[in-house]
Amino acid sequence: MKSVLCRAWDSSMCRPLDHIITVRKERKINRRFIRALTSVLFINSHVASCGFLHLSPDMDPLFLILCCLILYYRHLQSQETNPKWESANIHHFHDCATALLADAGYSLESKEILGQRYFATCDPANVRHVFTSNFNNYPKGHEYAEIFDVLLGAGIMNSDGESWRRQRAKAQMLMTAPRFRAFTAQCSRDKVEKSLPPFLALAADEGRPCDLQDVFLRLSFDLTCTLVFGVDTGCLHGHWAAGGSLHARHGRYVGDDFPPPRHPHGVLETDEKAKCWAREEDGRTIDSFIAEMVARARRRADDKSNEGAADLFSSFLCHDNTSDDGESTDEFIRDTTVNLLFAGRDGPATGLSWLFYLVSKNPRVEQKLLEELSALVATLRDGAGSAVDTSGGGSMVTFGRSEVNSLVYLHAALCEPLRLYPPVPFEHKVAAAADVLLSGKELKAGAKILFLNYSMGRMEGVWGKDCTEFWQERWVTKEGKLRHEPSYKFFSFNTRPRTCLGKELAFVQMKTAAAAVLWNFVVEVVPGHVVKPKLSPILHMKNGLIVRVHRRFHGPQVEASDDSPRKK
Ligand code: HEM
Repeated sequence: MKSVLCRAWDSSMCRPLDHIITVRKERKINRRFIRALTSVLFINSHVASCGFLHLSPDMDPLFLILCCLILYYRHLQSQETNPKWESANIHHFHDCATALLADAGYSLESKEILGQRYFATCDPANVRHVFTSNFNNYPKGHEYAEIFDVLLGAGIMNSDGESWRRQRAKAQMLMTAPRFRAFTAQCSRDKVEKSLPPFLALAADEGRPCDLQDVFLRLSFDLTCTLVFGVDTGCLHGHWAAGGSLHARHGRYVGDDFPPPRHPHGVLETDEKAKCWAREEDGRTIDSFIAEMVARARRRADDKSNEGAADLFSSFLCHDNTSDDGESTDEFIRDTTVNLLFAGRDGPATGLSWLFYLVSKNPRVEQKLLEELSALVATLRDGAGSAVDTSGGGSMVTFGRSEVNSLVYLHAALCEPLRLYPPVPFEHKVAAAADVLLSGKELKAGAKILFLNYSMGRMEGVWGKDCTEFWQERWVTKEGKLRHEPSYKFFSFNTRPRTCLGKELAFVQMKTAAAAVLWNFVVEVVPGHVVKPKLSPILHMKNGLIVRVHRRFHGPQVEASDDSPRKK
């Protein structure tokens, strides 16, 4: 089940964009001639080739006709030579859009992106206006809701207005409770300690490459399921029986197929791998998984001995599990929990994957992070902390929340991949009523706006001349403290009032995992492996992150302090 579930989850997340692209292609064929002619009205030479077009008002009619003919001829030519022009270029979408936006001063009227006309912008002033100052005028819109309905239903990520407000208030209350915060810190530490170093140690000892992105996705999925349902799904195991074969237990090793999927709780007892890989099965795979998790959590809630459970679903049941119309429905609960799983799994795993890719290309950064960890480990050696040894054929060190909270450079280093490769690379809004943006752009009611977060992280005017460099120092003040950047500029977690509810949790989780990997392993991207972003609602790596890991040796082993709760 583990592999099937992860695959189903990934596949479902790609579906919305696949759907849009398909519709886009169909429309293109039907309207080939009309569009070839009308597009000339929007000619602007330096942007035309990539789909962002400007209106040029003073054209001579004869010139216009000539342009029509040339364009139509070239259009037909391109159809013949490369009928899949759009689907081929769509994978360069982010970089192409970034270059065009930089050229155009942060905002562009687009001809069509993924089948829709948009006002595309990466201007922080526009973000601030739309997402904060005039928030009520800019819902996500019903088209967005329809596209993502497949997976997210009517959950918090896919709702607007009163429905969103109510869900947000409830989720915020549960997620900011001190008991839940303590629970997340404990779970992050436990899960990382039990799963991550043992898994990577075995990969190192067997000398086999592994897909680090997949490892982080599994880790994050297990952790999020624990936080949401109180159940560790075990997608990334930490228990290695002697002689256990790595690839027999875990999928996604280079050259290996997924192992026969098995569900640890008997929910999806199936070896029907091929069947589940078909897309129509994915939704059902996820639905039956959620149904089982909900049923288990309900049984536990009925069990009085489980009153202290701190996971979100147990807390949710203790409060109020009613939908907007006051009814408690399975569908509403399904949507709520899927949204939390979606929000919780992909962000941290994506952030971690890009961090290790960027660190592998920047030895200077790695050195700096190791120095910071080394100083921390030295304080633990003096008995001031609680980092401890983990098992698995050699002593390793993992770090808890209080330790990782002191790691300023690690926090700063994590902000860099979140800026350069934001897990949510674009946001979408619709103007409910006509409005004027701070950049001066007049919007009609119904206008669609695309906020290109990926591009914003790469604008010189926003982040300086070194905007495309990994420069974690930009996040650190002269006093060695973390520098605050306004969220309409560092937009990776969205901004008020719809800012990410899991930001703090995500940093604890990412820092706990990153510190454990950095301190205990040398990570080397396999030479020749091509890393590039995937065009999907989440900025995964298209080909994964195939790495070799080696145990890192630091000289004398660190002793755990006497009061350490983990000393073995
Ligand atoms: C690096 C990690 C993360 C990043 C970059 C991130 C980013 C975001 C972004 C951009 C949004 C706005 C999405 C939209 O409205 O279109 C969002 C919303 C949200 N995130 Fe996160 N997130 C991360 C981790 C988490 C985690 C671990 C959780 C916890 C389960 C979480 C919970 C939520 C929730 C509940 C929302 C909905 C907020 C609302 O619509 O009012 N996030 N996140």
